[in-house]
Amino acid sequence: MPRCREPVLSQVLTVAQMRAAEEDLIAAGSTVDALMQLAGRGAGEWVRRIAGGGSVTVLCGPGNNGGDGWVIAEYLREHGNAVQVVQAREPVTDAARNAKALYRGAVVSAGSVTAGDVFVDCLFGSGLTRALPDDLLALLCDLAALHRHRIAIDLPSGIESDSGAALNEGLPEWSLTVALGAWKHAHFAMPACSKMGAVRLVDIGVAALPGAARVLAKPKLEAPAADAHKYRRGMLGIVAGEMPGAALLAATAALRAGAGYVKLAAQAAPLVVPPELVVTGDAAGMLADARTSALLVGPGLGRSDEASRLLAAALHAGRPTVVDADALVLLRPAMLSGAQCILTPHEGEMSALERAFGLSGAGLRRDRALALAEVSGAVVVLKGPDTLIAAPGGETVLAPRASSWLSVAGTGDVLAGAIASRLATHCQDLEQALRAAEEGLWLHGEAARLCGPAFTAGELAHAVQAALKACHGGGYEGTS
Ligand SMILES: NC(=O)C1=CN([C@@H]2O[C@H](COP(=O)(O)OP(=O)(O)OC[C@H]3O[C@@H](n4cnc5c(N)ncnc54)[C@H](OP(=O)(O)O)[C@@H]3O)[C@@H](O)[C@H]2O)[C@@H](O)CC1
Ligand SMILES: [K+]
Repeated sequence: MPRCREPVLSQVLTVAQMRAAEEDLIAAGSTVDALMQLAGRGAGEWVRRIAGGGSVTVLCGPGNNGGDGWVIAEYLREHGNAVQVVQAREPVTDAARNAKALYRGAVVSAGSVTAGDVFVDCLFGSGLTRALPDDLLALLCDLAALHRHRIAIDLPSGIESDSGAALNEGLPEWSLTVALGAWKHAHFAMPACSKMGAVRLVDIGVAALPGAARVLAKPKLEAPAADAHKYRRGMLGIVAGEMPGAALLAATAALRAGAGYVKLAAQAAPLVVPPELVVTGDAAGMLADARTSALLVGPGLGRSDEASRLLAAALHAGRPTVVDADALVLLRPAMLSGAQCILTPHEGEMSALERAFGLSGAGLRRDRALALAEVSGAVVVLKGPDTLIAAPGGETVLAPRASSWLSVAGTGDVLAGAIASRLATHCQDLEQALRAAEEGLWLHGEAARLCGPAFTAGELAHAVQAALKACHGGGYEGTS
């Protein structure tokens, strides 16, 4: 295996892509049995870490996910754990039959299982095509309830791999889910990802697949150049409207995410303005200023005719622009006259955009975001508990599950400010807009993690600086 597999291991595959990846590995000389051993033993090692010396019950289904279960059971048996397998169905694939034949431990009936330490779900994985029948759902739930720790292999049974949909009601929750070979979309999509507990990946040598989505990664950022000044680092202009408080939150985050200069154009100045923020009543002057490298319009903009006029003027300025909040509801296709934009809708704003751009709004979130990116030419950050980024041309980036404490007013303004600040620091082509969206989103998630529980949006905005610090590998002082 090549030594640096990090970029490959961040890819997120559909079931069809995973099958293609498996076929590539087999064409290169591997076998399904060998891949199952690699995957099962890798997963077995995670189970062993959780179980310690404790007892383990493995539930095996008919397909290759069940085959992994037989490998895991044998691995644990070899390492001295007390293991028992409950066979829900006879294996139907050659690889699963072979794996079962290699298992030398106990096979028990479901009724004889008593309380134990770890339950391992190998009933179904990516081959699940329909809801679990009642008997298997009851078996899964009963066994899960009897154990202290529950580990799902590849995917929790009952979850659809490509969509993250739960095909049954009342499915168990898991303390750990071990993905095999590559991440699947369900690992990052609601509701599935909220039930999986911690998620870990076992590498089996899958190669990079063109067109695959990828997981949002921690950005590597550089200190400003030795001869940098505030304008060269990037000047962000924020166009505020009726409620400057939201714009102020965005500005607070933007000041901490890398831009050299943040200016707020507001009709009414906020009551309290941090000294480092420049506030102007002259929005037109700010938009005309050639030194303004990027714009943010939307937080606290309102939805009046004046707000619509401000939005049109901001987009007409032709600068890279983050369009957020109220501006997303006011946005019309004709306003996008060539400026490189990043749109940051939550679900409600997404529906408004889909209506404005003549899109049906049907389908998976990632497909809807890609459709909007394609018709608008903008990078789309579709927010929610499973935030994702879609870019024109098809690139998709999925954010790992972030702190649920982000569900508080004002955090969207902070995200918009962080993204806009990164946009101001970069050059201005499409690729850079995608990069800015990724960097801002990562900083936002990390700031939330650093804040811990029950933070305010203002505290989150301040924590963006600590998150940024984590992206500067030791050289953030700008000195050698
Ligand atoms: N790809 C790779 O590189 C590697 C993959 N690996 C592993 O393989 C897993 C995928 O294996 P898989 O394709 O055999 O699918 P899996 O989920 O075990 O079940 C399919 C079986 O279940 C059946 N079935 C489906 N739904 C049902 C239902 N509701 N109720 C009842 N039955 C139902 C279905 O029958 P059918 O739909 O044909 O009637 C079929 O018989 C993957 O998740 C990973 O763990 C690793 O070993 C390493 C390498
Ligand atoms: K499973």
